[in-house]
Amino acid sequence: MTIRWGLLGCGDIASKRVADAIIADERSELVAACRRTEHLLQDFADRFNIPTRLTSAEQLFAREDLDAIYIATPVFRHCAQTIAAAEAGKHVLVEKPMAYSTAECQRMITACSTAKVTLGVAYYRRFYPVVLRLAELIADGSLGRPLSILATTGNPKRFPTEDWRVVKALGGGGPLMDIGSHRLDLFLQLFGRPRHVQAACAPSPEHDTEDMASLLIEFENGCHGVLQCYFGTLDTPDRLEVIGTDGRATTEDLNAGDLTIITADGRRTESHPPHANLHAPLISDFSDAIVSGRPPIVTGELGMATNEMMAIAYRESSGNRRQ
Ligand SMILES: NC(=O)C1=CN([C@@H]2O[C@H](COP(=O)(O)OP(=O)(O)OC[C@H]3O[C@@H](n4cnc5c(N)ncnc54)[C@H](OP(=O)(O)O)[C@@H]3O)[C@@H](O)[C@H]2O)C=CC1
Ligand SMILES: O=C1CO[C@H](CO)[C@@H](O)[C@@H]1O
Repeated sequence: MTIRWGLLGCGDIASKRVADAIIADERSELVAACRRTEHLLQDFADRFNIPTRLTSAEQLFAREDLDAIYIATPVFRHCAQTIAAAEAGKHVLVEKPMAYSTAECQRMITACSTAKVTLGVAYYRRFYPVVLRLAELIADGSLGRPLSILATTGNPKRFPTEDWRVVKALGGGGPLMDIGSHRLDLFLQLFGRPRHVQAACAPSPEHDTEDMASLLIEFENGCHGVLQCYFGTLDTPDRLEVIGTDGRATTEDLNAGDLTIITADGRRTESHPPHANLHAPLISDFSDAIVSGRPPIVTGELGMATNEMMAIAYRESSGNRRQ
């Protein structure tokens, strides 16, 4: 069976990675592209040789020659578009963060379950070999009893005021929603469900979102997670570290995949680079999930769990200030 995809949103991530990943996937075919701006749609579709070109999402959902829709639009569009695609009988792989709010996530899950279609969320870092190696080190006891997971990340870009990523009504928040969400998804993957979330989010002087967020999470397994994320910093490491009673494992650059492991046996460095197209394993997993009738690795429920942590963080940080 071949999964016939329609791509909704043909902006930055669609052109950098998603279209190529769908085209390269052995079970997939990229049949249709959709965005509202006609000349940019034609440029995109020419570049990737996509036969069907539409400027209306409704027309895309109505196509009978499509099995799945990849939603790569700004966050505030994810919920309504996922629900409409599901109601039209299409499987949905939606970009991260899953939606604007946890209530929206729940509506998306319900719509997909009612329509009996598969819902996945594009947290592609779950598939990184370095993250899977961290999971293995935790599971096989190499680090002793796991205690904490620490992540620091940032996007150096200073986004212009009109960019949807720094407009709360469009992106839902700043660096926490945009890049912190990826790391929170890894926290869920490695340490499981959270029990308690505390946070401080620093309001940006230029935008109506935060430009720095710090979260302290206690997990149900008793471990701690610490996340710091930033927009507009010159040199923020993309660091992920797991500390246990008998060792620690650290990657100083998550996208590069070098992992330093320190245990009683000494210190060693391993190399676990990601796939050349970071979205490729995600597309492959989702296509396989549809074909074999199993859930994808990153389900709607997991996407919602990340949104829940972010919602608590925003609530906490506005409620815990001294006046
Ligand atoms: N950029 C990246 O590196 C990554 C982005 N993502 C995620 O992918 C999603 C899309 O991000 P990105 O590709 O960067 O976004 P862009 O702003 O580059 O592209 C957005 C796309 O959505 C369409 N669109 C539809 N409605 C709107 C609207 N109301 N406002 C603006 N655009 C609209 C745009 O086309 P048109 O206006 O013509 O309809 C455009 O094709 C987000 O969820 C993001 O978090 C994920 C991983 C990486
Ligand atoms: O992984 C990513 C890289 O940076 C982008 C812009 O901040 C994010 O949206 C994206 O999720």
